[in-house]
Amino acid sequence: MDIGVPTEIKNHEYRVGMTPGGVKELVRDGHRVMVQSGAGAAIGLLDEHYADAGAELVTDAAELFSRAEMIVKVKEPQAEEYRRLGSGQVLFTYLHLAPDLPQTRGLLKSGCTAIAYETVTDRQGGLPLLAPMSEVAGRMAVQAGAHCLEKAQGGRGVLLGGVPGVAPARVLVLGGGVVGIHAARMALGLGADVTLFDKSLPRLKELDNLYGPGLKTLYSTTDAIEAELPRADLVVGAVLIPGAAAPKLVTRDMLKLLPKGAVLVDVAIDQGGCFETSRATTHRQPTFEVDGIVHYCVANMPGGVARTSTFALTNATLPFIQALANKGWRRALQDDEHLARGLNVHAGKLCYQAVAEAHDLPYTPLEDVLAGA
Ligand SMILES: NC(=O)C1=CN([C@@H]2O[C@H](COP(=O)(O)OP(=O)(O)OC[C@H]3O[C@@H](n4cnc5c(N)ncnc54)[C@H](O)[C@@H]3O)[C@@H](O)[C@H]2O)C=CC1
Ligand SMILES: CC(=O)C(=O)O
Ligand SMILES: [Mg+2]
Repeated sequence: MDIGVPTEIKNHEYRVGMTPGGVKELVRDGHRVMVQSGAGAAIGLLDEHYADAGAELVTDAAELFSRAEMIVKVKEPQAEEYRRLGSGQVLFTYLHLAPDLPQTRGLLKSGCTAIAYETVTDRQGGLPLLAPMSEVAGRMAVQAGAHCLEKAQGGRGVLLGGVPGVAPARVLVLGGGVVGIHAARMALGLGADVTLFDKSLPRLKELDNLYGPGLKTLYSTTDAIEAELPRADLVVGAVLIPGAAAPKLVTRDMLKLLPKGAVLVDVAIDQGGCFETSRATTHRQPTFEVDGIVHYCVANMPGGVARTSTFALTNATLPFIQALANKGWRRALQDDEHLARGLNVHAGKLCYQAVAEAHDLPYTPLEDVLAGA
């Protein structure tokens, strides 16, 4: 198969969809891998590393898109990218379609087969291609939040861990999945006072067993969140209903419960955000303020630590890329129900129910698509 790895074009996005090591594996399997020149230059993955691994370097994105049977990326395609996709082509990347009608329409119109990293599942009920980036984003959320709490950033001037004789900051983590627990671990490590909310009692029990009394856990209801907001310095939004738009757990009205200069880090922003006042921001301008509350809503947080993230992501994606390349997308999905859950769009049809519901568009069951000739 001819596989294309373009340079990411989203603002301050320096990750690459494949490392030279990944290229080598695919070339060894008999595939041709085209990498756009300079795709990894910003993180020390140079053209010569890709060439040594057996890649063909292609200068022009338009040429790479037109020649590749499968495009492997990191971020959701931007408008100029989905306009380049065509019928019969496979796209394997993060999509986050539920909050993004223009991209959804663009992919439907293209006729391509779009498989989303974030909806591929595993046997344990996890999301193995979201997890590595969620680990990164969860850890970064606390770094970012600590920075935003500084006065010069608009924060209330609180040090997360406090000092002897001064109480630490209070951190609320909404959602105790991968992002949530990595955020909680970082915040606990820095000495903050951490309370984590989840709707899943088994998950709260598991975290309580793992972390003991150091981590306070609360069942997530509006009442419970409202009761904690008045004493919160930093709130990390880390909820997910897979494939669906994030539930709004903190409304604009609830902002007045927070102390002025408190910080909201909405990691769930790529699914629309779990604070009503969130809107996606970029690494160039990561924050904005609403009613005296600092909001950090960067939709591609792992792009900020692109080198770590590229290796973490491609460690997880490579076996799936190999399956798609070696078997073709339909066989690969027929053979692996977990990879099949990644299918969001095929030949103008939406095959992921939560996305169809989010946009009130017709839904075609996955089984119907996979059964096709
Ligand atoms: N902004 C960024 O750069 C990045 C964003 N993300 C996003 O972070 C979000 C979280 O991802 P993961 O932790 O991997 O998901 P996950 O599935 O591991 O965890 C989500 C947790 O939210 C809980 N939850 C659902 N509804 C809830 C509610 N109403 N109240 C409290 N908890 C609730 C679930 O029970 C689950 O434990 C996703 O939207 C993901 O796309 C992930 C990586 C990077
Ligand atoms: C998960 C995601 O959207 C990211 O890593 O950018
Ligand atoms: Mg997860």
